[in-house]
Amino acid sequence: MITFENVTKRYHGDVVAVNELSFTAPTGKLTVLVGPSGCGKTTSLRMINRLVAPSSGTIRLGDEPTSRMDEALLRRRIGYVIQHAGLFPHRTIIDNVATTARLNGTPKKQARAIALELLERVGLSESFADRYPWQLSGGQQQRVGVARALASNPKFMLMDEPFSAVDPIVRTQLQDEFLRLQREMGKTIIMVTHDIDEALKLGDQVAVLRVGGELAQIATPQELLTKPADAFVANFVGRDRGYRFLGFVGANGRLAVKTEPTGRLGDAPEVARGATKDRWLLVTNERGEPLGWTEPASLQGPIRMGDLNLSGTLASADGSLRQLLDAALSSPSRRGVVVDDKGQLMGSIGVADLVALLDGSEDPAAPVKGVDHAV
Ligand SMILES: Nc1ncnc2c1ncn2[C@@H]1O[C@H](COP(=O)(O)OP(=O)(O)OP(=O)(O)O)[C@@H](O)[C@H]1O
Repeated sequence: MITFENVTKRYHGDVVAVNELSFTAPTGKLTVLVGPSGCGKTTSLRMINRLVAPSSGTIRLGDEPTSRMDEALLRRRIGYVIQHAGLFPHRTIIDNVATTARLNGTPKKQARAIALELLERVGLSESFADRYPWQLSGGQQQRVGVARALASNPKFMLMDEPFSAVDPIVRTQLQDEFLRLQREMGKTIIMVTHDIDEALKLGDQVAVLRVGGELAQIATPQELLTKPADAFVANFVGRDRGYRFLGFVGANGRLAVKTEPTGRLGDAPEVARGATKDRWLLVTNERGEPLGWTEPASLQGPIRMGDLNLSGTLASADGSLRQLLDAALSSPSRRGVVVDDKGQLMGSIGVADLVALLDGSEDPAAPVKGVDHAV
């Protein structure tokens, strides 16, 4: 647990960067600090490992005030990941990661073994070990930054805009991988971002700060979306709040997955037409993985890849209502394709069924009867 008790930071006696900030970052959870530029996020983070000294107030790691700890030891107890990874440019990747373990007194050989294992955990193969940071992409450097912070196996981690220096696709990938890693590790993390979407996606709880370094609200992502404390938070959380909230709600067994007729590549037009009465036919491969939709009536010959409409997204059986709705809306048939954890077709759910559920005309508590699958 990391606790802020009435923490204030004034720079040069007058700029109030952080004002009477109090909150708790619970053990094993990821707390995100978010807010507009200059609201004191980085200052708050850097006060935890004493790169910045608070003007007043107390920060505790567990029960212990950080002010009473030895500065070097304190920093070794906390993993720190910063924007652009902040790697040592003249050291190889493996040495960058092994440094923290070495500082903690681990023998060289063992530190290298730990570093190699960590690189693999963040998705980098051994072939990166002897390269230099400049020989890696931004996303790869960020991974090394995370591996380096993990090298001393700290209970606490501070992350300052760790995924911001990369393009949106790599960013999503890094976020997903990090979430997976955190589920295994269960570290106590405080992360700073200015991106509310990132905050809502990653945070177990999200603290919204306003300029002047005051806490506007601290809550779970769901609460921020549904019960913003004031107009500033509502505005900051942004548009699409209703739709984005669906990202946190599962169907919880309230939706029947209907059997979806399928065709295969190479099927003759008459076979495809015989397979369904609907305008659209779903095409799968031999493993039952959906490939796309085709219109049997307009086929000129056996189904080819070029005949497929690929617009539909896939929803997983345990996916959110947002994912299910997106799958249905993006599909030309308006039936969202649902797959199991192996990516194989389970069936489909129509827009109307989803809307009925959202509308409340489906009884949320009622089990779905007479179907093979429900999500
Ligand atoms: N070393 C410093 N000396 C004086 N003022 C500072 C110093 N560092 C930060 N500040 C001021 O303190 C306030 C908070 O800065 P901080 O960097 O913590 O904000 P932030 O929320 O992390 O901003 P951003 O999202 O733009 O990185 C700002 O007004 C900033 O100008």
